Amino acid sequence: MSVFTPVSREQLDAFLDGFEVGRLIDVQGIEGGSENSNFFVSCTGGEFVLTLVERGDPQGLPFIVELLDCLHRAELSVPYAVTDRQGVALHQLNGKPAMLQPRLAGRHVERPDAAHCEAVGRWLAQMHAATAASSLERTSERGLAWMQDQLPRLSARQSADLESLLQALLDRIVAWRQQSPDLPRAVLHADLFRDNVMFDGHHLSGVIDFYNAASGWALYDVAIAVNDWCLDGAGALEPRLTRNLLAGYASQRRFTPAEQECWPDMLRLAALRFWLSRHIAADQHAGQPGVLVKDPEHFLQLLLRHQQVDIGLPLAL
Ligand SMILES: Nc1ncnc2c1ncn2[C@@H]1O[C@H](COP(=O)(O)OP(=O)(O)OP(=O)(O)O)[C@@H](O)[C@H]1O
Ligand SMILES: N[C@@H](CCO)C(=O)O
Repeated sequence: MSVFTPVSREQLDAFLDGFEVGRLIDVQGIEGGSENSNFFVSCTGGEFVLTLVERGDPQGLPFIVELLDCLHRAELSVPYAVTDRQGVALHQLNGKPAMLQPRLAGRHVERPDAAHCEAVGRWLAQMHAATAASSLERTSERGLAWMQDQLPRLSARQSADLESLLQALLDRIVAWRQQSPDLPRAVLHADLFRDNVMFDGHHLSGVIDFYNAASGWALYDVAIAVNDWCLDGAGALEPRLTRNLLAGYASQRRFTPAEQECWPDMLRLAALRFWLSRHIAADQHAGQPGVLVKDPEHFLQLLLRHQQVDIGLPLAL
């Protein structure tokens, strides 16, 4: 299971003493997840999730705490960090940054239908709107500069043709970004996969895992979500699911003509980003039994499929 840093009952008892959550009843390591150590924590005062953050720059964590607080105030159901008796949200436990969050209701949906996709698109636009008036700003640790850094090493394992196709894609987007395209920006979730969203029936009951959240193109966030939510059994974009997710987003904010133009490249860029991060994770955890390693190849195949994209953004809604 993906608990990288174990926590003993004694350590947890001492940690929880600082909070108004009552007495510890039970703790279970969570098997899902591949980046952080997570635990379901049952207390007499409620149900919580404890996260020990394993990856990334700890300097970015206050941003995440503030972002979750902002979304919670906007009445979006998110795992905001519960503060202790001293009002502190961000802690250290077993040498790792630690946060206690409310446990959200609902379950992950493995096979979404059109209504799930519509709800995800709408939620994403609501998140972008909720942060628009804030001063929240963070540079992604896995943005274009990181991709430029990682791609040559990882694509060298591929055929020469594929290596140059991937490099050409990234070069095109980097060059295009330098012309400062007029694309709407937002604070992005940047990892809105099925395993980060909870549903109760068709009611979207919560979104988790904001550790990749950063400032960026709003459309990139939409592309990340479409790449995971809107595929058919063969791994290709499913038109109805895709249209519904896009329509859900567009019901809150219209896409612009500039966004329409770069949509296919945005889908490819989003696939490239997760191909890279999955490769890095697979290398890092090679030979470690019990660590959830996600298949990088899936995103390479998706990227190649995205060489032809025939679904446009709904501009007229
Ligand atoms: N606040 C919460 N409420 C309910 N369940 C939660 C909560 N936080 C985490 N979980 C459960 O724990 C699992 C792992 O959490 P999370 O996705 O944050 O871990 P991760 O290691 O960052 O995963 P990922 O592979 O997506 O990066 C989730 O899939 C979910 O089932
Ligand atoms: N959602 C990511 C893992 C966390 O960033 C993936 O499926 O590769």
